[in-house]
Amino acid sequence: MSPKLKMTSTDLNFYYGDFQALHNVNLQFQECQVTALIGPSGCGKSTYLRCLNRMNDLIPISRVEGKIMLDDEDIYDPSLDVVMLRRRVGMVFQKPNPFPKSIFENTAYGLRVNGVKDKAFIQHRVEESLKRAALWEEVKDRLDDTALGLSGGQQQRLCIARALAVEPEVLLMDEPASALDPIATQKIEDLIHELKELYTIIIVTHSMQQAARVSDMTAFFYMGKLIEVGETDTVFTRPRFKQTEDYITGRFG
Ligand SMILES: Nc1ncnc2c1ncn2[C@@H]1O[C@H](COP(=O)(O)OP(=O)(O)OP(=O)(O)O)[C@@H](O)[C@H]1O
Repeated sequence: MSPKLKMTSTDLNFYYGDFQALHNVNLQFQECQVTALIGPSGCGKSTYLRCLNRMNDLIPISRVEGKIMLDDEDIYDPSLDVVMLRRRVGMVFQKPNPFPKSIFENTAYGLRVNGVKDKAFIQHRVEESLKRAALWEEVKDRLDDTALGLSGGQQQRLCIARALAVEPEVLLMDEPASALDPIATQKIEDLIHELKELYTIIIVTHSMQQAARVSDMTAFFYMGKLIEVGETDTVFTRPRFKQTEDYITGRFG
């Protein structure tokens, strides 16, 4: 069976006021694959990632042209429910950002916001999400403790559990391990391996080693343009363009 396309961007341009941050980006994401977005600082990786769940809508001067499809839905269609979109396309940020609430309430947050009231259901979903985020064993006896007492790595896995609790289909990760030590980073990378069975994952990373370890596909951005995309092994061993080669061999960026 050929893999199914989960998201696609077609001729995507993005502007912050007069500044064009993305130029004509055409990119496709297959279901249950991990795609790494790499490139030097300021090349538009995070901007692109935020287009995928309309997080940039929150920036008043911003403007989007082109099309992004999630399955067969145009996510910029004016009739689209953005809250529903962000439920389907979840996001984990660079710095763990748990709320000053208990571990349980952090995990249940998205369900409560979505109006879920059934206590047994919430309980079940919290446990399942914490298990999927590989955190359950560490927190199961202290679910009512504040999330702020967890280590940075645990907080990030809690943020992943929070994102998973609303059953997303796509998970966007913006440098999810850059604030973590090597052991916590390894745990996040192991987790990404497990999660891709169930979710389509798109990850921005500055670490080439991380991209090589976790992703199936790699997309290289430079100055707001997608330079090349392909299977991770190929991009790292036989890049088609000199800019990609210069970047992955550390000649710039
Ligand atoms: N809110 C904003 N307003 C105006 N310009 C912005 C805004 N956010 C980003 N930019 C600009 O858009 C360009 C792309 O930024 P973006 O953060 O997407 O790049 P990046 O590749 O993710 O960088 P980094 O790796 O450093 O996080 C940069 O020139 C940046 O200065």
